[in-house]
Amino acid sequence: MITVPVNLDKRSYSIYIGSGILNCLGDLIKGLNFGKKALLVSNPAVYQRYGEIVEKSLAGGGVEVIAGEIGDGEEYKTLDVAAGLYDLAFSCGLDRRCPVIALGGGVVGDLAGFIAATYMRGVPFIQVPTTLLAQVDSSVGGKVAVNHPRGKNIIGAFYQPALVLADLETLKTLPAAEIKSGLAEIIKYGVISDGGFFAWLEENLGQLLGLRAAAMEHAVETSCRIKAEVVEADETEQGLRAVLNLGHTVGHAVEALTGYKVFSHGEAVGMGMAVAARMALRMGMLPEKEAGRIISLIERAGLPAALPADFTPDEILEVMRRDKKSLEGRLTMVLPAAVGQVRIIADVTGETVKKTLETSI
Ligand SMILES: O=C(O)C(=O)C[C@@H](O)[C@H](O)[C@H](O)COP(=O)(O)O
Ligand SMILES: [Zn+2]
Repeated sequence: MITVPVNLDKRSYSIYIGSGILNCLGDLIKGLNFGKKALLVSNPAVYQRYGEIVEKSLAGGGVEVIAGEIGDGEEYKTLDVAAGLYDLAFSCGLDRRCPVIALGGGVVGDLAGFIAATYMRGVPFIQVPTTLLAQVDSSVGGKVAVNHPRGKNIIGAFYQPALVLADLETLKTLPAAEIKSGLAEIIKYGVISDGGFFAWLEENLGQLLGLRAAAMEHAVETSCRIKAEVVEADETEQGLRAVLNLGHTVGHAVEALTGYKVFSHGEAVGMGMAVAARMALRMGMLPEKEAGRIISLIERAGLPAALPADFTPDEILEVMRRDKKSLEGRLTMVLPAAVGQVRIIADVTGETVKKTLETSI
């Protein structure tokens, strides 16, 4: 089992990465002095596959599971669904020391984390991510949230888990689309801070698409290390952490415009990163060859690099302006300056965005 530390003073924790380690959860929890009941948030498919092994392991650690199942999909990441889980936790007598455990992908993790952050003003939180995207990105760093009808992750908090347990075995049963979605965030890490890792991805993409264990382990570990480093430097996104949002300004706009139903998060981020590369090229910030490498890797991963033709640049721009990174109406974009280096540009003009969007459809 590999351990990646996330050093945040009193909120420090470990990310455990390995194959067949789901049954270690009970032992890991033993040392944490939590309550004897846990709210296990999951969706029916994941619960059916892994619920028993997790419950058994927790029982071994002296913890009784209260199962809180939610529907599968971004549309369930809402205050209404959270309200149902608060009721369940309260009626089952969960107190302040009882953990909320997220078993599943990004939606489950974000929602469960939001409940952990708010139930009784905060209870312990454990992430057990079972998708590639959740293992490399959403389970790490403490961004928890529910969606508002007008925007993704609008209601949320920074609330760190007490531990993250990523079992690589769970990736083997994922549909190919889920793997591609996670690859978008993995490619993001190469672009934002590690040219060597990006070159490794160019070489080893086939291995990752073929779910080869050693390659997958390297990709998950490296992604977690890069994310941990950024989060340690700027936990609450006062500045630097925004680099993790590369591709998300356009990505979130596309997700919102299509009602979160047409594209996966990774597909939307793939499009967003391709737009960011084209924009940086247009602004003279990024050499053509580097932009080509970024767009080509996105496409080779099976992700779309072009925007859907259903929306005009003006429509996309309007939604982009509501992005959380925008301050006083000024659009902030994360743009690559090289493979392995990004810059946060605080005042991108609408004209530049529109021109880039026109060439991205
Ligand atoms: O952890 C972060 O910081 C990120 O930006 C990671 C993103 O990949 C992730 O999708 C995140 O949830 C987006 O956050 P938001 O603040 O743009 O809603
Ligand atoms: Zn993301």
